[in-house]
Amino acid sequence: MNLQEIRERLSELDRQVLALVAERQRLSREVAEAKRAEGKATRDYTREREVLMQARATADSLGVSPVLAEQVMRLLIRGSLTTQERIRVAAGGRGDGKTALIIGGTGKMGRWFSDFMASQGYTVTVADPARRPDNAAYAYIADWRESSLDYDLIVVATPLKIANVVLQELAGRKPRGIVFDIGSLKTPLRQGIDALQSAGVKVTSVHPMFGPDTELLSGRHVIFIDMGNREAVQAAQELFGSTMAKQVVMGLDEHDRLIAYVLGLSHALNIAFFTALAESGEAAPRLAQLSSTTYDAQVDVATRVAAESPDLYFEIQHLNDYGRESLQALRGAVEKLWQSVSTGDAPQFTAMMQQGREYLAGRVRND
Ligand SMILES: O=C(O)C(=O)C[C@]1(C(=O)O)C=C[C@@H](O)C=C1
Repeated sequence: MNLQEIRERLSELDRQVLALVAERQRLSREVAEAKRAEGKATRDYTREREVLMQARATADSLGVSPVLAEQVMRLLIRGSLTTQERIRVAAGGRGDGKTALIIGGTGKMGRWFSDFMASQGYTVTVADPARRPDNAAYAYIADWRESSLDYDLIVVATPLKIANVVLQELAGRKPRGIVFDIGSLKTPLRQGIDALQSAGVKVTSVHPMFGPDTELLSGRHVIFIDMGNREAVQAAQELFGSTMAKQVVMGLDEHDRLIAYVLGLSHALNIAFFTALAESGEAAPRLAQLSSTTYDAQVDVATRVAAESPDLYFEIQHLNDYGRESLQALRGAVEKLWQSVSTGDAPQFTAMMQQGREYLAGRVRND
């Protein structure tokens, strides 16, 4: 066979592989129905382990790398979990006959929420002065203030700075439905949420810990802030009840104290990393060509951080009442590292490495 013929054969095989993937996806839909009928959870870790072990053994016997086989199978399992989660959410039908207003609904997370609510059967109205929703199935108003606010659910998905004002204005209108924001920080929204609570509105606050491109919620967290209205917290939790997201309930201050590390520290570290690289003088252009395992992994994360909205990322640093705490911790850690390296203090350096190893080992992973 010449090169052209081999490539044709490869293309044919790729088509067959994908046809089998499609067949597997179809079966995974059937599995979803069967598990629902038997009252079983979507995710089955024991079965996943079996599937992976089997794939490794089969690959080995065929002379294929078991690592490659496992990677492929992990992607396929992820694909079937995504399909199954969607089926569950739709079958839950929590929104049948109910209405939802998504304020800021054409922003990135606003769109995610509009689609998520619609997939549960809610009739969605999007309010956003910026633009109409891409999906013509949603009703649209430019200004939510012109709405009667007669909805079962109101989601505030505007930028943080505006959200506090929107929540306060909503409090003045006392809507009958559940109200929650989806901000990454909660301390800047305190007045708005408190105003709704005082007005007797069923209010809570939700932080979906994932980006707008997320399809599968398994392994993701959703935080619910309990502001004293249990009914609102439960209603918001139920919306995620048929997903595989982990639900965490906490207080408003605790949320921002933790987020200062989870988001604030990790963003800050990456901003410091790419700033140090970009300002490394003559080395900068040459560094861009180099690679090493750790460097590439870090550059990968930093590239994603650099692509995010500067406005949002500044808000996450600046508007958090507890934001300075984690930045100070970062400064302290860099200073400690500087001390040990510049004075040749190997035991101090080793102690830092050891402390990190122990801390990270204690962190339970779930993916
Ligand atoms: O066997 C199942 O229960 C499936 O849903 C299929 C499957 C798979 O793709 O192999 C997907 C998700 C489960 O966690 C385990 C396995």
